[in-house]
Amino acid sequence: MKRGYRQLIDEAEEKIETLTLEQAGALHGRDDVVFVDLRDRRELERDGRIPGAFNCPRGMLEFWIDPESPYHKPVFAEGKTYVFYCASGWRSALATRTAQEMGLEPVSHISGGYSAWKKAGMATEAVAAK
Ligand SMILES: O=S(=O)([O-])[S-]
Repeated sequence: MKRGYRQLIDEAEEKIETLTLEQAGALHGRDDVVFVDLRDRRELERDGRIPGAFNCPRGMLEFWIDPESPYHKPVFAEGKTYVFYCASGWRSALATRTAQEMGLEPVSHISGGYSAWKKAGMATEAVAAK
């Protein structure tokens, strides 16, 4: 490997904002903040999600953010604050860096991801199978 996953994550983390659970919890529920769940649909159905989070599978990220893309999702053009999370904070570190490079801002991610959020007893909701 020229640059392995760990190096990519470390490099991303130097350039992005990482929220503690407390900081993320304080942002949750605000009208001007969108929580973006980067996990796959089956992970949401199995484990639930942060209430109200918008599901953007990481594989679609660039295509859903870019207004020029045929797959663009308007949620990314609302001028809000974006809080990304995944299961443990790895995918979200890379995704936050990419979103930042694309010009989405402000954007940050949650340290430890959904597993830390859930373990801390913070609010979750079930996601029904489609
Ligand atoms: O969701 S993850 O941090 O395990 S890649």
